[in-house]
Amino acid sequence: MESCLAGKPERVGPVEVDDIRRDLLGEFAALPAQVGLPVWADLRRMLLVSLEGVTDVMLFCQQDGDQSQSENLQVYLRVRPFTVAENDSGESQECVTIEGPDTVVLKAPRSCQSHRQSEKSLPQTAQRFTFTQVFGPEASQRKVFEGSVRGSVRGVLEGGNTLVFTYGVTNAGKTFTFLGQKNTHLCLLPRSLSVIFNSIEGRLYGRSDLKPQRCRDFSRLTPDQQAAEISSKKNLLRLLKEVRHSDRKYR
Ligand SMILES: Nc1ncnc2c1ncn2[C@@H]1O[C@H](COP(=O)(O)OP(=O)(O)OP(=O)(O)O)[C@@H](O)[C@H]1O
Repeated sequence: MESCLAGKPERVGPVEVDDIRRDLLGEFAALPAQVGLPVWADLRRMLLVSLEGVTDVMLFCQQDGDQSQSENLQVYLRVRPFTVAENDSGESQECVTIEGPDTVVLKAPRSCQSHRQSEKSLPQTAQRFTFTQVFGPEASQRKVFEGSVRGSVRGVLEGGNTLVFTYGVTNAGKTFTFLGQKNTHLCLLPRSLSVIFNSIEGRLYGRSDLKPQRCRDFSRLTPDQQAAEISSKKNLLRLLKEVRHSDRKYR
């Protein structure tokens, strides 16, 4: 079988439920400077600011497992345009100013706690943050993908591991950036899958005797197991078709 993975995947150990609950912020703070501490520090401050009410910015982070340690975490900021409703309700307070390709200056919105406090005592303070790259409201989905995750997709095809996640308050634009909208504004995930499937076209394993297990392992199926898999796939697809059909009927 031709594969884009270099070598056989390692087996994963058992998942500890306590690990999932663990608060990792303390561990990030303990990271040495060369693992991108300035970026993490910005990220953590940014999280605090976004929690205070700046709703039109979101972060997406990308961690590549196969680069040198100092470069393996990239943090991108995307500023989305104001919606018509937000413009109508006068929400634009120029809280976010893009200073350059990797820098923004943030001011707290009028409604937030720190702004109310600063009104009483000191003038409103602005804070400057730097990121791997900042994408402004005019940035297209293509530009965001090409300027961020695309390089890592190539790395994945060469056997590397990459994790991409988004962070932002509700309505900040995470889904829009990660998935896109309908079929016209696709972004990180569908574009990545498209690059991957276009790159491996003609090299796909056609037999159905392998089954993925957990994240990184697989098992080889016996002929009986293959028949059972094929029949359960058919049933699932039939069910999906029925659900879509009844959805259309009730719309
Ligand atoms: N870059 C953008 N350009 C144009 N519209 C955008 C952009 N980003 C987000 N939007 C619009 O803003 C709205 C909120 O975006 P989205 O649903 O992606 O937010 P979210 O962060 O996923 O919210 P939630 O956490 O509540 O699911 C949507 O109507 C989306 O179409």
